[in-house]
Amino acid sequence: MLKEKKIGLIGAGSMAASILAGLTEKGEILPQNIALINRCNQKRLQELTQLYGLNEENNKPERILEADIVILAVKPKDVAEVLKCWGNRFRQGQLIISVIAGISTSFLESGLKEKLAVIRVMPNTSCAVGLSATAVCSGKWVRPEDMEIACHIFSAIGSVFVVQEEMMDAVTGLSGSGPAYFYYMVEALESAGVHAGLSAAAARDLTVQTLLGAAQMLVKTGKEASQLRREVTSPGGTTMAGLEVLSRYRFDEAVIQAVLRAKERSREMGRDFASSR
Ligand SMILES: NC(=O)C1=CN([C@@H]2O[C@H](COP(=O)(O)OP(=O)(O)OC[C@H]3O[C@@H](n4cnc5c(N)ncnc54)[C@H](O)[C@@H]3O)[C@@H](O)[C@H]2O)C=CC1
Ligand SMILES: O=C(O)[C@@H]1CCC=N1
Repeated sequence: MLKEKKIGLIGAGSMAASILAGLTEKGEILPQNIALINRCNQKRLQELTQLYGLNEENNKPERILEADIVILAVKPKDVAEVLKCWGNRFRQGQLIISVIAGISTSFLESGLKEKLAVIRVMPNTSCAVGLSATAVCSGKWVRPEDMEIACHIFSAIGSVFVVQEEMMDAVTGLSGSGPAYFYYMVEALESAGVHAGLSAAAARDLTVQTLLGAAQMLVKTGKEASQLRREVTSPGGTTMAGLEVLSRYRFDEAVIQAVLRAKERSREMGRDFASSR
């Protein structure tokens, strides 16, 4: 489905790299059909071009205009500039997919001359290994076939959840930012392992395998996290002792507040950068 499509990517940062990594690894796209452009950092552009076997000749504005699908992968603060530069130039029939946090489809649509299909998605960096949790929502002019294409792209690199746009800030706070919460937990566990007397390498390996095993248990058994937690926790045992400390330090409250703050930040970014145009 995607092999016949030309894809333009605006912004060659972490997210573009994760998407390219996942799609090329899966053989879903033909590298010669990709056009990638980046502002300022041409070294970064060359790096990704080499890494994913793209054709350097395609990395030009005119190729972006020829693309069937254009993925906007710039930071929210740069969206106004992108719309200024491209808003009048995108042509009828192009599908615009934005991964930009906080920026609504209506804001993007209002910056485009044509009535184009705009799809907003919130993936996470686990695209790179085909395991993103990606939420997708549609703008005003999106047809079912456009949605199908967007879902196809992101289901090649993880799981796709179609949501109403009002949910996007919450999704961003939970699964968009989510990998970082788990990495933070892993950092803390690694450090805890070292404090407990393990080597750094052993602490890392044990932590990562434990995380992987816990994730697979959730997926494969279908059990609730609370039940799996109870199954680990012997009465009066070590887990109970450890969990009591996490509870005393209000671990769950910290996590809830983190997600709510990230959700709010997504809203703020939408407001700030939309009003700066
Ligand atoms: N990093 C993540 O985990 C996730 C990021 N996102 C969203 O993806 C978007 C990109 O994020 P990252 O890749 O992390 O940012 P990044 O800063 O790594 O990459 C953005 C790239 O866009 C380029 N750029 C800026 N203005 C440009 C312009 N006018 N034309 C062409 N290129 C331009 C920059 O030079 C930079 O290389 C953001 O809006 C972010 O909210 C969404 C989900 C997860
Ligand atoms: O931190 C950010 O703003 C982006 C959006 C979700 C993940 N990274």
